[in-house]
Amino acid sequence: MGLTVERSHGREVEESRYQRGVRHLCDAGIERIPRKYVFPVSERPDLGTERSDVCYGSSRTLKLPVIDFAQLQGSNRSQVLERLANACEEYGFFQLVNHGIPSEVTEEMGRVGRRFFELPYEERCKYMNPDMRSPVRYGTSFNQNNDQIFCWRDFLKLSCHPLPQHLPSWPSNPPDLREIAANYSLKTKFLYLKLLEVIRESLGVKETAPKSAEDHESNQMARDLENGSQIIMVNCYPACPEPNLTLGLPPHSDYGMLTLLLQDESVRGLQIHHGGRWVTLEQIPNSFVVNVGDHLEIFSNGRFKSVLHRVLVNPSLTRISIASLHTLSFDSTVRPLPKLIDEANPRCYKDTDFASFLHHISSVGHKGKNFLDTRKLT
Ligand SMILES: O=C(O)CCC(=O)C(=O)O
Ligand SMILES: [Fe+2]
Repeated sequence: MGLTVERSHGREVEESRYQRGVRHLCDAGIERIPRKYVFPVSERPDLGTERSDVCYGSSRTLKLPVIDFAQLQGSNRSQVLERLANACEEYGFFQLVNHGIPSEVTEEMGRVGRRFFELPYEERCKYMNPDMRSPVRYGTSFNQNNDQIFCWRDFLKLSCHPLPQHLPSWPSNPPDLREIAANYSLKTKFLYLKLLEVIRESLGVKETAPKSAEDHESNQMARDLENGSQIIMVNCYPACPEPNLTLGLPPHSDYGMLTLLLQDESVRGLQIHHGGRWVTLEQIPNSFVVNVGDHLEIFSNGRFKSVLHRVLVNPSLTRISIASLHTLSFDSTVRPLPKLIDEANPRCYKDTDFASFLHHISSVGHKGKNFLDTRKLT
């Protein structure tokens, strides 16, 4: 690794240092962020002159539509289904409450994720791996092999399916990480499958004894979903001395069907692009932020939206978030649901699969919705 030393304005850093992650950089003590993390002016967050949490002030915060999962099982089901479909159309996001996962399970997951990043660098770096396809990865930025500008994030990626195959390669330190994260992954997978059942119903798909080729295809898809991919991303955004110059994650959409996101309850940071501007999400304790991914946008033939989001960093607090990303298995094809296509509603997307997405981000990189754009038929 060359020793590129940037000398201007005290933003000096050796290239090899930022490859080790933001936490490593911060542990050495820095007052200014290295140039590698400085976004162009037009892409920087508008935090005003404030440097505290106040800068995410009320005028730019958003309350997402709230979906009460328990009510989906009761007499209000049809109204909740409608609200869910509206949220996926208008926001691409909703907040899920009464989801049935005990708060001890989510809190433990947040705590063990935080403890992983508090381990000495020598311990964390055992899992460093530049290969995007590797099932377990400790890394930094979005794609540290390609990113011109680094974002202010370190992450631990855990592939979860099939669990018995992957579990032995997950970090053995903290010693309880495997047990806690395995339990969390099973519970979130179960919730995801239930949610997707509801979402498919809101798109007009019913699980039935197959009468037609279309029913058969739909039931096959239910099986594909069960065998689908699940990745847990533990994101760590260390406190940043100059949060107005950088981002924790740049604008992106998620590739899969749905993402279930557990946010740090005490540190805001997630923004979504809504109504032509960036708005910061308000937090609700004990809830998941759920968002539509590219594959669900394609599956719904564009009815549900995979919406751009990004993450702000905080001047004084480290923020942890846990994203559970779900989609079909690596090689399964995702295509618009035939039921949603007719003369008035032509097919809007080409077929795709998870493997092509990974190929795309490892070669071209991932900016905004550039992968989804390659799948559009217009
Ligand atoms: O940290 C967050 O709030 C969002 C994380 C995210 O967007 C992702 O992991 O894809
Ligand atoms: Fe995301």
